[in-house]
Amino acid sequence: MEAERVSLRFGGVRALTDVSFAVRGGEIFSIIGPNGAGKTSMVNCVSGRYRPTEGRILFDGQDVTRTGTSRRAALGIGRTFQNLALFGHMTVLDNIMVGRHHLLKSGLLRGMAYWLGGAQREELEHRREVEQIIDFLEIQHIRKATAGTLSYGLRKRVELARAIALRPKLILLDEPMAGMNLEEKEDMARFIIDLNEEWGMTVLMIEHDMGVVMDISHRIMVLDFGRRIADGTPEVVLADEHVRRAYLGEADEPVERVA
Ligand SMILES: Nc1ncnc2c1ncn2[C@@H]1O[C@H](COP(=O)(O)OP(=O)(O)OP(=O)(O)O)[C@@H](O)[C@H]1O
Repeated sequence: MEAERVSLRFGGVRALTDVSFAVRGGEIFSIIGPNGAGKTSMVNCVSGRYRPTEGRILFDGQDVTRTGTSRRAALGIGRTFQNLALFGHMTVLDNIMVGRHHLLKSGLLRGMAYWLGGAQREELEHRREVEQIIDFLEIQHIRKATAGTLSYGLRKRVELARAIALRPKLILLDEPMAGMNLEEKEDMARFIIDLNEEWGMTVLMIEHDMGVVMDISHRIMVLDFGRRIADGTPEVVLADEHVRRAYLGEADEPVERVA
């Protein structure tokens, strides 16, 4: 996925100015930066929720700048949200199924199911995939639970399950660790690594927890006031003078969480 000189304005507010970066297939790429730096705006430009005022978004070499969210999802761009977007009154299983139905509607699986031999096969395939996701995220025990009754950490995990159900090539994770305790964060970090390594998903993530970002990202881009001030491997970004001054504040102070 590539962003080419993307700018985004909301009236007089410049959320993004001339931001270019590329996420290579197979990597975990994180966007960091202080509050209001433009991270969510950038991810929204990639998902199709916002249309850049200037610049282009390319996915798989195709210009998707003017492509809507559903079509982008069908092309293989999936996402989770900063604030949970689950259906609280529905079960975990049904919430994940919603993700699959979206995929069916897009016609990707329908064609395959027809080829395999009809609706029954389609349903079986559908369920098999959902079960695989439930196993992977270790949420078997809550499959029948109503989503709204779960702890925050578990709800975040179910939200991830629903996003995976779309089988995206690129998954956009908006603060996947927010509000989690240490153990939940460790679990989530492991799931993200496995998604990347075992499921082959490319990950574009916004995350405030610097420990996690530095641990699991292959590359990082730093935004400040809507501009890219650095990008590179965690080592390169940590050593960058601009980043240390503009973002991390006191250069010598250890930073646990930057917000
Ligand atoms: N829908 C919108 N309408 C108007 N201004 C917006 C909108 N979305 C974002 N902004 C503004 O754009 C700028 C960048 O916001 P954005 O949410 O992208 O930053 P962020 O880095 O994701 O911040 P945070 O870490 O707080 O989530 C901010 O000044 C914000 O107020």
